[in-house]
Amino acid sequence: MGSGLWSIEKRASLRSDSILSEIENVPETGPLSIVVLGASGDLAKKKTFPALFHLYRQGFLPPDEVKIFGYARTKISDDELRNRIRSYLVNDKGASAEQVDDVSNFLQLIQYVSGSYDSEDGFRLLDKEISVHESLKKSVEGSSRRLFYLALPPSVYPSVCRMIKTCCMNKSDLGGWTRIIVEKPFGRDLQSAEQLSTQIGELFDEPQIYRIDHYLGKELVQNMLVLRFANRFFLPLWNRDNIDNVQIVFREDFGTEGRGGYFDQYGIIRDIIQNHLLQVFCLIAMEKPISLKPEHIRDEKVKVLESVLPITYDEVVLGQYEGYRDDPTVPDHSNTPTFATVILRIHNERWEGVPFILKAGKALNSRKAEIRVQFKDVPGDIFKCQKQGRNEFVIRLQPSEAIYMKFTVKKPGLEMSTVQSELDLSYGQRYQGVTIPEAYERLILDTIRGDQQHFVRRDELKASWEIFTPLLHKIDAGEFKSIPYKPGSRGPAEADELLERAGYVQTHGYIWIPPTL
Ligand SMILES: NC(=O)C1=CN([C@@H]2O[C@H](COP(=O)(O)OP(=O)(O)OC[C@H]3O[C@@H](n4cnc5c(N)ncnc54)[C@H](OP(=O)(O)O)[C@@H]3O)[C@@H](O)[C@H]2O)C=CC1
Ligand SMILES: O=C1O[C@H](COP(=O)(O)O)[C@@H](O)[C@H](O)[C@H]1O
Repeated sequence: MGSGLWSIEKRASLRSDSILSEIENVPETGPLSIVVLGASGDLAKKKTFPALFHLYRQGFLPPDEVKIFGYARTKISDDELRNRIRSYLVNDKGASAEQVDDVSNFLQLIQYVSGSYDSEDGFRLLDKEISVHESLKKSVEGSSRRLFYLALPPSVYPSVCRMIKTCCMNKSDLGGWTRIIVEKPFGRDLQSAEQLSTQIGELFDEPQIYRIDHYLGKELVQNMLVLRFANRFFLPLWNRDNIDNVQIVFREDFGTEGRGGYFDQYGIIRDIIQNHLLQVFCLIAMEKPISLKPEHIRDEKVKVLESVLPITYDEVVLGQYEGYRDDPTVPDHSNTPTFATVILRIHNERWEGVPFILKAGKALNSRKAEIRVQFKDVPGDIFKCQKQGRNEFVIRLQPSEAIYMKFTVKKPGLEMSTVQSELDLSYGQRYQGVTIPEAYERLILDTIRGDQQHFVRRDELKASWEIFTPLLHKIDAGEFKSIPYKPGSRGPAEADELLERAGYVQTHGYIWIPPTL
C-alpha cells in the first residue's frame, strides 16, 4: 500500500477494533434482525437501506446471521420494495458486475411486512417473521438481536414503541437485545420533547434508545475530539483569551423540494440548528471528558449546554426565501424561517464573551457545512497583518472534507510584505483511495455494537430544547418575522450585519488555490 493510500477492509465480525473505543465490545454472533419501520418512505430509501447495503458490502452484515425487514402500511410485495430501493444502492450506469451481484444478494436479505402502526396484528405478524428467521438460523434461545429503526414521522413513535414492546421484543433473557433508533425531530419544544421522552422511557431503558443525529456520524464531526484533545497546538489556544468568535454554518443551495409540508411545521431552527449544529457546538465548546466512555462524553455535552445563556433576540436574524410559499403544501402566509442566524453565548470560564454564531439556510448560494474558528488580532502588530485578516481554523464537514488554518506568512520574493496563506489538510488529497463512510452507516453500526457515544442522551436533548424553546415560541406566536431573501443569495443582509456586530472580521483578498492531485 503506497503512502497515504488506505483501503477499506472487509470485516468478518461486528466487533469494534477502534483504539478509541473504551467499550467492552464482546463479539456477538447469532441472528440479527434489522427492522426498518416506514420502509416505504423517503429516509428509508435514500439513507437507511443504502447505509445497510454499504455495511453489508464491507462484511458487517453477514448473510448467515442477518435479515432485514421493511415494515409500513403501504401494501407492496418484497420485490416491489426491493425495486424501490435498488436505484439508491449503486449508480446503475457505472456499476461493476461485482456491485450488481452485491446489490442482488443484499436485496435477497430484505423481506417486507405490511401493517399499521397502532394495532397489534401487523406487529404480531412481524414478530412471527422475525422468529422464523431466528429459528432458521438455529439460534440458541436468547442470542437473537433485534434492531428497530423508526424511519417514521415522530407522531407515530409512541404507538410504534408500544407495539414493539408488546409484540416484538427479543424473547429471552439469556442474552441478545432489543434496541430502537429514533429519528429527529424529537419533539417541537421542551414540553413535547419531554412528553415523548417520558412515553418512550416508560417502555424502554435509556441504553436501548438511540436518538440519532446524523451529523454525529460525519467524519469531521467525529474528528473534533481528536483534534481538540490529542493535539498540543490547540490546548492552550482554545479559549476566550485567543478565540474571538466561532461560526458553525450549514448552507444548502436548494429549497425544501417537496418536503415543504413537513418543513413548514418545523422551520430551520428545529430542522437543523437545535439538533445538528448544536451537537457540533457541544463538541467545539465542551470541556475534556474524563475518558472516551459514552457517558463521560455526554456528561460534558450536557454541562456546556446548561451553561448557555438565554438567547437575546437582537442576536437573531430569521429569513425566508422568496418562492418558499409557492409550494402548495405551505400556507400562503407562512412565517416559517428557512434561514436563521442565532448567537449563543456561554457563561463559563473558558468562553465568557465569545459569540458562537450558528447559521443555517436553505436555497442559498452554495452547499456547505463548516466550522470557522476566528482568532483575535495579534497584539502590537508590527507587520500590519491586520490588513490581511485574522488567523482562522476551518473544519469543512462537507462537501470535500478539509481542515485548514489560515495564517500570515512573508510573501515569497524580494519584498518584505505579508500575505494570507494556509496549512491545508484536504482529505481528497491526503487520503487518496479512502472512502469516507456515510454518517448513517457508522451510526447503524454503532447501534449494533451497542456504542451510544454518538447518540443524544435524554438530558442532552432536554438541555438543547431549553435553549431554543423561548425563541421558537416567539416565532410560532408570530412575534418574530422572517426577512425575505432571494434564492441563490447569501440570505438576508441583516445576517451579515449581525456577524460583523458579533466581531467577525472578513478576510479580503485571500484566494484559496485547490491543491492539485
Ligand atoms: N427524509 C430525510 O431526508 C430525513 C428524514 N428525517 C426524519 O426521518 C423520519 C422519516 O422521514 P421521511 O422518510 O422523510 O418521512 P416520510 O414522510 O417519507 O414517512 C415515512 C413513512 O411513514 C409513513 N407515514 C407518513 N406519514 C405518516 C403519518 N402521518 N402517519 C403514519 N405513518 C405515516 C409512510 O409509510 P406508509 O404510509 O407506507 O405506512 C411513509 O412512507 C422523520 O422523522 C424525519 O423527520 C431525518 C433526517 C432526514
Ligand atoms: O436532517 C436534515 O438534514 C439534511 C441535510 O443533511 P446533510 O447530511 O446533507 O447535510 C437537510 O437537507 C434536511 O432538511 C434535514 O431534515
